[in-house]
Amino acid sequence: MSKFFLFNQFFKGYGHIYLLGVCMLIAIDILFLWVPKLTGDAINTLYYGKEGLTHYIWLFVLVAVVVTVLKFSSRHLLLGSIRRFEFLLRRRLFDHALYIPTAYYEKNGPGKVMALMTNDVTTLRVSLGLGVMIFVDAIFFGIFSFFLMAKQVSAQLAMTILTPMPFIVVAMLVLSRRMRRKQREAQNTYSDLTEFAQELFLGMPVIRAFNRELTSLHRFIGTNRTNYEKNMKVALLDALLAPVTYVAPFICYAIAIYVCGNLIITNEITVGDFVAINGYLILIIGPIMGIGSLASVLQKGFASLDRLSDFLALPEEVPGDETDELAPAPLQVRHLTFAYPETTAPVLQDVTVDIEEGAFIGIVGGPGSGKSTLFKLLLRLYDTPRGTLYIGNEDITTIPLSVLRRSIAYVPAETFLLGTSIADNITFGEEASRHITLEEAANRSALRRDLWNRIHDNAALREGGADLSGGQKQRINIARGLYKNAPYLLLDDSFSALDTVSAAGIIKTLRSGRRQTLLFISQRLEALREADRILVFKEGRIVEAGTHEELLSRNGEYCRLYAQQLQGATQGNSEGASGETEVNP
Ligand SMILES: Nc1ncnc2c1ncn2[C@@H]1O[C@H](COP(=O)(O)OP(=O)(O)OP(=O)(O)O)[C@@H](O)[C@H]1O
Repeated sequence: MSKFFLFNQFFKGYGHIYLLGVCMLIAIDILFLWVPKLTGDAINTLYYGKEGLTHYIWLFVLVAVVVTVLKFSSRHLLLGSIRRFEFLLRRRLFDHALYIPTAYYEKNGPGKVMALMTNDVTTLRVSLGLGVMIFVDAIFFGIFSFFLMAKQVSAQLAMTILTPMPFIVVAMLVLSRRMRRKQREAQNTYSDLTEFAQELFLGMPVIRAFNRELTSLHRFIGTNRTNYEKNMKVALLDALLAPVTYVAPFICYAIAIYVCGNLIITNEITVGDFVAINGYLILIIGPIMGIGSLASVLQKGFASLDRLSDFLALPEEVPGDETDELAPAPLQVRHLTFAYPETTAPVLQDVTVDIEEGAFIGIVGGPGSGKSTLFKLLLRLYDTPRGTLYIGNEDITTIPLSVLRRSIAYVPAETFLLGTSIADNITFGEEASRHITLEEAANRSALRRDLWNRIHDNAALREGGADLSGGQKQRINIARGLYKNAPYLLLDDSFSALDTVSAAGIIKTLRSGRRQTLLFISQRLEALREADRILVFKEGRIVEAGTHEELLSRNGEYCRLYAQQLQGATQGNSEGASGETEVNP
């Protein structure tokens, strides 16, 4: 996406207000440019007697009043429209973040987007506000003061006085180009820092439980140091720019005093002319001194703009706005082979299976055998290969995303809760007629046992459900999946934190109500006893399929996993472990 388009988009409807603010800034500068001439003329009047001095005093009062009004209006319009730009840009970034591929978050983590939405947007706003104000002043005062100075005395004299200026501009350009690169690097390390800090804060209970505070601190110090070192390089360039821009104006001053002093002595210019030249010089010097900070502010803004436009250029998923739902139908997997982006080894290899409409399919397998990946591909959270997954003979890559995802209820292994009420977390803002009632979802996911009052209190949960137990969080997530009442239900190890009673209760109700196709990944093999068929995954392939009894009688991979679990449970029982296990030998 073109960076200019980025600007264009957010200034639409507000650009003219921003431009009006810039025009007012220019009007203020024109008035300021008039002041040295007025001062010079007033001094010349004084030189020849007091006649006409009151006229100048009134003119100064007028300039002061007009400048005050313009200054207030220009800042209000300019800064106000920039605040709107910031508001619109953040909204766009958030909107975009909702639709970019899931792979982005797995590669970068949420910290990168957070840094873009906070640090980069703020830097860009400052460039557009402060940067543009300094820029307008520098251009106007620089160019017009030179011409007015040339008109007041001579072009040659003006050029002599301003000799050092081109050197500053060249030095500034060279340094500021380097600064943009360094600033971009610094902002990237800042993203890493936020990402890292966020990860640590989320894992605080684990860090404490393992006494890893010091290790975490050392790791943080490492990332923080990298960020500090990158910022020090920017600071060095900032520091180099400052003396260059501060020294040159004083040299101009010295030249002016020497040259104009001689011209006054030889009566070639008046004292009033000298005061006017001085006034123009002050007007030029202010913005020239600000050029250092201008270059720094603008280059930081450009670096942020680069990062923001790179992010906005990421392709978005197009979910579509269809509100249909897929009819219940058989599901077919055909020779599905898949590798994650930026990896080469496939995690699913030639997987082929037919799933009947309304079937209860259990999925088991060792860690990393590709079970969850199958779910992610069904939901098209990654680029599902064409011609490998079908629902009712329709290739899922041709089904609009909104329809596909509307038709699948997904309960992931990791719980996800917002800091709102339990009811809001279950309904997730949806109130469509096809959903079952909140009460029914709560009943079927065993929430009535201990969370009924909290559901009715409607009190907000702490962020991420920090005030709930692991099992309670998991049951609320299951309730969300059941509430959706979609024709396809995917449960990804959703019972791992459940107690035996809750798990048994939920399994009993899973098959009640709407006839759904249920795909249930579970490490607890006992939970899949009732499944119509169990698929056994090993190293990305389905190595066995059948009912619980059939698989046990085959004495293969399933039997091995079952025996392993049984042995674990027996050991657990004999060691007096909690009665969490469901295995019932
Ligand atoms: N985003 C990813 N990028 C690269 N590799 C991934 C990604 N997600 C998972 N993998 C790899 O893919 C393989 C299969 O992962 P998957 O989550 O499907 O396994 P699983 O059978 O569900 O495992 P578990 O039972 O432990 O949850 C693993 O080796 C994992 O390391």
